[in-house]
Amino acid sequence: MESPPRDGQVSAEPTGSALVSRACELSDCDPRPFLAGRDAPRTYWTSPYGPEFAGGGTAARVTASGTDRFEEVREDADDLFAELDYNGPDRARPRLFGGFSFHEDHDPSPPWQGFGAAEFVLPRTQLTRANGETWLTVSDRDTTPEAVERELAEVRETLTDAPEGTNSDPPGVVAAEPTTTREEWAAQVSAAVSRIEAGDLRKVTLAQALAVELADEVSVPAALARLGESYPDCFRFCFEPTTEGAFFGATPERLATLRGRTVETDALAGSVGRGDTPEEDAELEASIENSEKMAHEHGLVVETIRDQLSPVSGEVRVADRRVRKLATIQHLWTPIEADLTDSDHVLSIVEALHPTPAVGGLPPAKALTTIRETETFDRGWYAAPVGWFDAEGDGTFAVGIRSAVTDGDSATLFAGNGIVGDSDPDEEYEEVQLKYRPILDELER
Ligand SMILES: C=C(O[C@@H]1C=C(C(=O)O)C=C[C@H]1O)C(=O)O
Repeated sequence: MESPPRDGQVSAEPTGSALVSRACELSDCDPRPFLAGRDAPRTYWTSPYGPEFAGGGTAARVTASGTDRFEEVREDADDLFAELDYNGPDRARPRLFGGFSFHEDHDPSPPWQGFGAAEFVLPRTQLTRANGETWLTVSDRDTTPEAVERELAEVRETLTDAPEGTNSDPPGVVAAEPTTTREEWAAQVSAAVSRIEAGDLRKVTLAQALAVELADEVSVPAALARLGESYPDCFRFCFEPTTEGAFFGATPERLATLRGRTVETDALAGSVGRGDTPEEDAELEASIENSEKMAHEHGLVVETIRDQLSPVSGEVRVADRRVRKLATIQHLWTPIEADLTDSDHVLSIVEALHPTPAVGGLPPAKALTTIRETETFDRGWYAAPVGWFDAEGDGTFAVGIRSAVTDGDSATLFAGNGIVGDSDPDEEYEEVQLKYRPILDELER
């Protein structure tokens, strides 16, 4: 569970509030027909052990760009939540859902049309499923509680008549065009390795994109439901700011959860495939556990996260390194926790941690310049923070990897790998292909 139940309400003002939210319990509601019945912006989020959220429409939108984007979102959200009139249970409280682009100077152009440098939506209707309960929350601005209560009752009625036939199969892939050939990749990796050997860089994560043409229109809610079966331990998300595009994925990597003063994050770096037999799988597992190169690559991520959290927390608890097994890949993984010395907002933690060297590199500024100069596609929101936060500043963000952006008929998939001094271009190429698998498998028939 991301947030333990709390007794208090977020805030309650009698009437005339700028933002009014009301909630009611439902017997149950599948997020697929719920989302099919909503207009963009639409949003979906679930962490491995819940809660699960689906949202449609806009009660409020918070956007920002440039170097102060994290702070600007936080300030605008604080103003918005300061006016909140909500009298429902804590678990159904309204939240802002969204994310950020990887680079701060992001310019939304295809396939990223509609995706700003920071983009959050407080849904007009929010479905929350947690602990066996399902709640519907309706929010609106500059209105009365009576009007919101009426709308809540109306929406609830339509949900009992949820559209049928929303179960859809994978769309099928008719063509796939990589941005980077094997030869180009080898040249890119070799150039990065030379910079690392020259002492200019310590690590950089280079990525590729794969543009796929689909045979049929993809149903993202259906793809996310299938991903839940094959990747139950991952955060699954979809953010669709306009009808022009949806960014979705199933990521194993938590960027930050803030609950009260406790921060949870992950160092996840170092990858190998899964074996076809238990013996082969154990051999592969041993190969990453015993690899000096992977220990170095992973250690840089752990050390950087520790350094980033130390100034704001009393103690940083670094768990033992272990192997995290997913359906198609296994990773070196170190869960990390810290207790903040002062109360803070999850966005401040997100700002401090993004990008971790697992998706950026070290030193950060040089790695980002290398990424910009090397990659021939736009990362957009790939490998960037996606998630939600609430009026208290609590929330969860994941790293938007194992992901794709789609306009329905086509999709662009993204995958990358950390490069260090002894990286071999061919091995790194194979590892990157593994990281397309979660999404590609859901698109292929
Ligand atoms: C960059 C990606 O994955 C990241 C890089 C990893 C690596 O270099 O081994 C492992 C997990 C992620 O932190 C991706 O999936 O696209």
